[in-house]
Amino acid sequence: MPTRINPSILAADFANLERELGRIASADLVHVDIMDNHFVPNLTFGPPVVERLLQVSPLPFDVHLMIENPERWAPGYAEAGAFSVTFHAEASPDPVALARRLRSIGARAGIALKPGTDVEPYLELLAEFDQVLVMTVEPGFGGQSFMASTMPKLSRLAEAVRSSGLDVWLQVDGGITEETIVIAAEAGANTFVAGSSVFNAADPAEQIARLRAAADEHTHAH
Ligand SMILES: O=C(CO)[C@@H](O)[C@H](O)COP(=O)(O)O
Ligand SMILES: [Co+2]
Repeated sequence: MPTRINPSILAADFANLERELGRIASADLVHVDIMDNHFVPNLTFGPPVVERLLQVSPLPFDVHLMIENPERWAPGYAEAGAFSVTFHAEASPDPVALARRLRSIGARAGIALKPGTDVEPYLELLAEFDQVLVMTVEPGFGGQSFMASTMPKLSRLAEAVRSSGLDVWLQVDGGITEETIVIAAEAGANTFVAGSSVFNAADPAEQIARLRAAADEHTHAH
């Protein structure tokens, strides 16, 4: 079962982002957290910065929209060349329509669930999404602790993906370290976002390799 390690640049040195992107070139995707200070109590960056970083990045972008009104903004990230665009279920009035629009532009469509959001309503919609992001922290900030309470939701999702036969990537995001990645992989995740544990490491490439080894050892084939 292929696994993916997607470092989040939220934890990177914003004064040297091109250099920071080079330090994580051995990862799979760059996770880019977009925050609007409405959906979450934090503000990061928007389309102009993402478009310019895409031009210098060694890896494709996995854009995570923690914003209100994703219908207004998500297509622009896809048009700018993002590999995947994930929006929050809690912010969209019609997630299926938005996912179809993202796919029509050529991006992978992802849906994200906050820790308190029930997964059941989305299980019958799995064919509409290329990836499901289970937040393992409350969205808005890096450096938080992994919420093991979200694992039953992830296991339920993994069971539904297995029985559907669909190739939906199961992503976890928040507090992923060498220890917590094992818990998430055992619960069914195959795509892992890691910000602090990568960019706070002395050698991010070594840390990416350690995370990948742990994920590969504990990830189950769906
Ligand atoms: O979306 C978010 C936070 O809202 C995440 O992508 C964080 O950026 C992950 O950072 P760490 O918890 O790994 O430090
Ligand atoms: Co994120």
